[in-house]
Amino acid sequence: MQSPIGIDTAETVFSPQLRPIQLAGYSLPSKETLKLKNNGHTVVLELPKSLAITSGYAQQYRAVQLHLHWGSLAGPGSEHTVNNHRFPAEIHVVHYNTKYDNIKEAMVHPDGLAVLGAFLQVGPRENPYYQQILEHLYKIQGEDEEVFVPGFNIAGLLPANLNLYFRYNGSLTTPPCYQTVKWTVFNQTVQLSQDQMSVLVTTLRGDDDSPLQNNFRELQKLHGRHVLASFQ
Ligand SMILES: NS(=O)(=O)c1c(F)c(F)c(SCCc2ccc(C(=O)O)cc2)c(F)c1NC1CCCCCCC1
Ligand SMILES: [Zn+2]
Repeated sequence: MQSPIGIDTAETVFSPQLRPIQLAGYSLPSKETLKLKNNGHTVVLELPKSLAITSGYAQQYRAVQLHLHWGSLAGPGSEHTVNNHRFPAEIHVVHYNTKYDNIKEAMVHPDGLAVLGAFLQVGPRENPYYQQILEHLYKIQGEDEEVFVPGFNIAGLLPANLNLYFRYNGSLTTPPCYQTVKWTVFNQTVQLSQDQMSVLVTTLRGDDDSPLQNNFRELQKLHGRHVLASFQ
């Protein structure tokens, strides 16, 4: 079962057993430094495995990295859609199941990965948490460039309400596209200013110096799968 998918809220199944997502260790001191890398496909912020999902999944998952998917000044670039609506951008916080030794081992098992996804929209105010990433993008415009950034509260990159989400079993959206991801897609969105969204979609370059834009995979078929919802 491949990702991303179009979520049709008329077809989602309410599942009261889906508990609120709880995070531990997401608030990092500024003396801790994190690698921010332009890998030619997206911008990746490497995360310490001290960040953990402590509720909302049957097993414990710890963070590996987070990255973003975006469009361009001409159009949106989220990977998932909701009722055929594509959002300007989407964040993915990637975690692995701690019953495996590391991400490489975990990513080949159906319960190996948990990705928290949230949609980014344009709002009236600058988002200080996204600014901790966006203010460094000009330093890593070229493919494979990287910089170290001070720690901050990574939870600030996600919506305030972690109770309302969609859940389905899917895949990585980049090769090798292993079908090993238990997806959480939050119902509440995150807001960035227009200037911040413009910086995200115009700063980075991919291979042969082409603009790094529209880095989202096309929608995949549901094949009769049900998307669960933690809310009615
Ligand atoms: N949406 S997603 O989670 O499937 C995803 C993407 F859509 C992605 F597009 C990416 S980036 C493309 C894969 C890649 C390329 C180069 C490097 C490097 O030079 O370090 C690293 C990774 C990307 F990194 C990820 N997530 C990664 C998938 C790669 C293998 C596991 C590592 C963590 C999750
Ligand atoms: Zn992704």
